[in-house]
This record gives sequence, structure tokens and C-alpha cells, in this order.
Amino acid sequence: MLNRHHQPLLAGALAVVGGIASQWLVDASPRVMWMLSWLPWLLLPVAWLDSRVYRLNKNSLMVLICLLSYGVIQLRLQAPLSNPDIELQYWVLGIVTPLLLFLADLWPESERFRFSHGAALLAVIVGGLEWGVIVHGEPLHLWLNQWVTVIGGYPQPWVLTLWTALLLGLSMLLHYRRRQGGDSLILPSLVAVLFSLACFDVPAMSATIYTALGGVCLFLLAQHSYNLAFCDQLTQVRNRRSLEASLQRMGQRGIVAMMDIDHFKAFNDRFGHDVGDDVLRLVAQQLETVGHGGKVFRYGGEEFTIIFRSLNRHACIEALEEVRQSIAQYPFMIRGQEEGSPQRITLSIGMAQWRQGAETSEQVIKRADEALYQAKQSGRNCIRVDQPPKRPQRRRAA
Ligand SMILES: Nc1nc2c(ncn2[C@@H]2O[C@H](COP(=O)(O)OP(=O)(O)OP(=O)(O)O)[C@@H](O)[C@H]2O)c(=O)[nH]1
Repeated sequence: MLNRHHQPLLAGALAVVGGIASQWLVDASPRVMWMLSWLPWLLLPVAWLDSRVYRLNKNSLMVLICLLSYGVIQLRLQAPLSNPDIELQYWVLGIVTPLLLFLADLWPESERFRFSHGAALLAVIVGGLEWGVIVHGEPLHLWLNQWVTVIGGYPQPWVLTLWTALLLGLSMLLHYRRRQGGDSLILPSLVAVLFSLACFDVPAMSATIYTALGGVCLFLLAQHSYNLAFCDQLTQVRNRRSLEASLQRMGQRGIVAMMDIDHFKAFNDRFGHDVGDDVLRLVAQQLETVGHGGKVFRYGGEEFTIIFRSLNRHACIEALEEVRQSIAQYPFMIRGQEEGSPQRITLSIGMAQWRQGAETSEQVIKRADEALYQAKQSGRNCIRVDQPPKRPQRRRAA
């Protein structure tokens, strides 16, 4: 499941690859370098296509920016930077690429990325670079030099590295401030750009780092498709399909608890569906704190399931009781009514233990559901436990 530490970890892994590559590539054979130079042409378009299929607009935009940037490096900017035009293009690329990536990250995910946006992007990158060539040295170089002599002339990679690192730091801050994070590519993309600029004179460095970035993009996309298949999109806990897979893996042993939010229909009717959704998210979040190794799933609607591998009934009941109380005591403030008194949400819980060898997962869920029904009948906001499995009777010694 995606979590917010995934992206920084992948960005860190990419930085390690960049660090190792900067040493290793110095002695790499021309054949290896030739192969590496082709890999981003293969991986990045696949990542772009996949992002489009999954409607990950931000990601597709970022992959496109990286692909364009790699194209410019490959087709126009081979090291060493031999004349002022190339130096200028390197500078424009170094300023524009991280800035575009940063802006793409601020792009609202709901906003569809259209071909007109792609064309505008292409115009900014290529136009910016061509502008350097058309104006050809004289006035632009003179003007720019006035400003950049202070920092030692403009082909200085460290200035661009610092600029990219600054945007990387800002993006990291924004990443951790978001409520949900993990599926955007901003941090790995900026790390790739940073290495391609900072180690520009290392042969095949951009090819290597953009190949690694392509791998990271595809890995994140694979994770995203796993998330779509096995994770509930509203509450971000595991979904019913994941529950079925987990029950099969448990091998007909363990404890299953079914739970249902009390009077949820009335809550929805009174405060609206959106507030109802907030309640579902909050309940899921609280349930995730359950102890004793419990795994939380959304069974459907306002019903959740927790499964324990443990056979210790008392420990499981204690863990469930703790979570039930924490939800009942949680002061839930309604959106837009922060001044009013908090609402209380309660759960009814039914628990059943697997009768070893004799039951299917549907049967044990059914018994947990029956116990849940008893909890509802007993006034709600409580736990009811199905009868424990009978111990096999010992034979008396003759
Ligand atoms: N907001 C929101 N509501 C949902 C969702 N899924 C199911 N519901 C609502 O959950 C409510 C379930 O109501 P009931 O099954 O009648 O149960 P209840 O009102 O909780 O009553 P008891 O279970 O008897 O305490 C219905 O109003 C559904 O519309 C969802 O994803 N979001």
C-alpha cells in the first residue's frame, strides 16, 4: 500500500544510484553507454502511457517533462559544453526543467492534462532553448554575464544544482504537508534532474539516471495498480478482495471480527453524504490502531472487518474493546460546524473464532456477522462473541 515515506525512499535510492553511477560510469565501455542511452527512450514513454491509462495527470506531466529534458540533453547538449550557445541552452534547461516539475506538482490532480498543455510545455522548453541559439551569443550572453559573473559565470553546474536542490527541499515540505501522499513522482524526478545537471560532464550520466527514473516510475505505477486492486479508495484501508486473499492465507485458523457503525443512515441523512464519508475515513484511521496484530479491511458500506492470526481470544477482545472505546470517545467535529458540540460515533462488533478444519471463510464471517447482529440487538456500542470452538473430549483411560 502506498504511504508517504515511499516517495522520499525511492528518491533516496535514486540518489544512491546516481552517486554510484558517477564513479562507475567513468570506466564503463562504450557499448554499455550506448545501451544506457537508449533505455530512457523505452522506459519513460511506457511510464507516460501507463500514467495516462491510470489517469495520473500529474505523473504523466512530470514524465513528459523528464522525457523532453532527456531528449534535449541527448540531441543538443553533449558534454563538454563547447561554445556559449550550448552553455546557454544548458542553463535554460537547468532552470526550466526543475521549475516545470515543481509547478506540475502543484497542478491539481483533477485537472485533465490535455494535448494543448503538452504543446505549450514543448513550446516553453524548445522555444527557450532555441531562443538562446537565435539570439546567438551577443546581447543575451552579455546581459546574462553581467548577472552571473557574481557567481563565477553561467556554466557553473553548482548554481543549477543549488536551484534544483532548493525546489527539491520545497517539494519535500509540500509532500509531507499533504493529507494523502505517495503517488506523485516529484521527488524522484527532481533527484534525476539534479544528478543530470550536477554530473553533466560524467559520460552517460543522464542516460543512467533517467533509466533509473524510468524504473522508479514503473515501480510506482505497479504499486498504484496494486493499490487500486486491494485498497479501498475512500478509507485507504484494505478492501474486500484483499480480505478474501488474507482469509485464504490464514489457513482456517484465527479470529474474525465484523463491525458496523451505529445509526449511520441517520448520521448521513442529518449531515450529508460528504460528512458520512469523513466519518468512514476517521473510523478506518482509528481502527488501524488496533493492537494484537489485527489487520483492518473495509467489508463494504459502513462495515469493517478485523482479522487476527492469534488464537488468544482474550487478547483479541481486549484489542477490540480498546479500539471501540477510542472511537466512542473521539470528539468528531462536523465540517463547517466547528463551533457546535462534537458528535459521537459508536461501533457494534461481533467476533468469531475459526472452528479448525471444519469451516470455510464464508461460514466464519457469517458467525461473526450473527454476533454483530446480537451486539445491535443488545443496544449497540458493544462487542458480542460467538461461542468458542468446543475442545475435543479426552478419552478416559480404561
Ligand atoms: N457517506 C457514505 N454512506 C454510506 C457509504 N456506504 C454506505 N453508506 C450508508 O450507510 C447507511 C447504512 O445504513 P443501515 O444499513 O440502515 O444501518 P444504520 O443506519 O447504520 O443502522 P444500524 O446498523 O442498525 O445501527 C446507508 O444510509 C448507506 O447509504 C459510503 O461509502 N459513504
